[in-house]
Amino acid sequence: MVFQSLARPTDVKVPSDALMEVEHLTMRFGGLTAIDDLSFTARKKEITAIIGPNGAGKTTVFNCLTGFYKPTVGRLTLVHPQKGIHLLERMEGFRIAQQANVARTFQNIRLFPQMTVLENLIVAQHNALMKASAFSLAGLTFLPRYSSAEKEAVELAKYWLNKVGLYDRADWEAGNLPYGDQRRLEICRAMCIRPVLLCLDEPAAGLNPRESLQLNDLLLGIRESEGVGILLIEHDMSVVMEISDHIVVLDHGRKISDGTPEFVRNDPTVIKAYLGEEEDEELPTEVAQDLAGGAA
Ligand SMILES: Nc1ncnc2c1ncn2[C@@H]1O[C@H](COP(=O)(O)OP(=O)(O)OP(=O)(O)O)[C@@H](O)[C@H]1O
Repeated sequence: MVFQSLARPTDVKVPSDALMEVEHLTMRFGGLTAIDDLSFTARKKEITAIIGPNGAGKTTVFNCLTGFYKPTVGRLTLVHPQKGIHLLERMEGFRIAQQANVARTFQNIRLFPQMTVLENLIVAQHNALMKASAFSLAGLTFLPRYSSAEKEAVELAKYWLNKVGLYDRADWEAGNLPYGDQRRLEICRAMCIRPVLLCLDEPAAGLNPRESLQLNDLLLGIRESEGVGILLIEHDMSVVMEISDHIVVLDHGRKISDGTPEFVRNDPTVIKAYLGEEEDEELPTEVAQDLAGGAA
């Protein structure tokens, strides 16, 4: 209880449009500083991308936000539209999804491959279901509120399966789905915790161009119709430049650029970080196209 009151103070000041305010985040592993004094704001109902070369510290940011790591230094303020302010760095990691409604997906798919597609989405709602059962066998058997919670869980799963075109495969083993479908199922699973902030770690990895376009539509839909803020780590610039409202660029754990896609794609510091070359050298065509979001 004391822990919870510490995590939800009333005197924290953040910009009025902030959903997630990251301030002076630093993460050290022994002598290695993976994140170095990083500050940025992810705004409500926006897609904020975090990009940067391999090893820049992107996944470490997600691991701090979602409770997998305790930051060495820094404040991580989530402004929940209904529940108010949560200081994520003070919360026990396993409570972040449940109480602050921050959901994530992983760079490498982490579904339960031998469960069905539907079961994966019901398991994601385990917390809500157990709460409805009063954490008891009797509750599971006799409490009417458990039966209605169970129905709601199935309805929510069906809603997301419909949205991503997986309804007809609800009874398939998740591990037997084609790769692109598994990636979409991971996003559905994250949406089943009713997040206010959705953190996606390379959702376009391994997708073909058609699937990348579908992903863009799905993420734009999540932002528009569900009003959920998205934090996106992605190497595929055709996704990043197309759908992001705001981009934060990291290099060696430090922020080197922060702005609109237009600003970032023309920022010489960003180009230099990606290429490791002098700013005034001409970009190879394929890199220039990548930074331009796939446009010729
Ligand atoms: N648990 C850990 N222990 C030690 N070092 C770590 C740990 N996690 C991450 N690192 C180091 O922190 C740095 C940043 O890693 P991170 O995975 O966050 O980078 P990234 O930008 O996500 O890279 P990529 O694009 O390749 O996924 C790397 O040098 C990595 O080796």
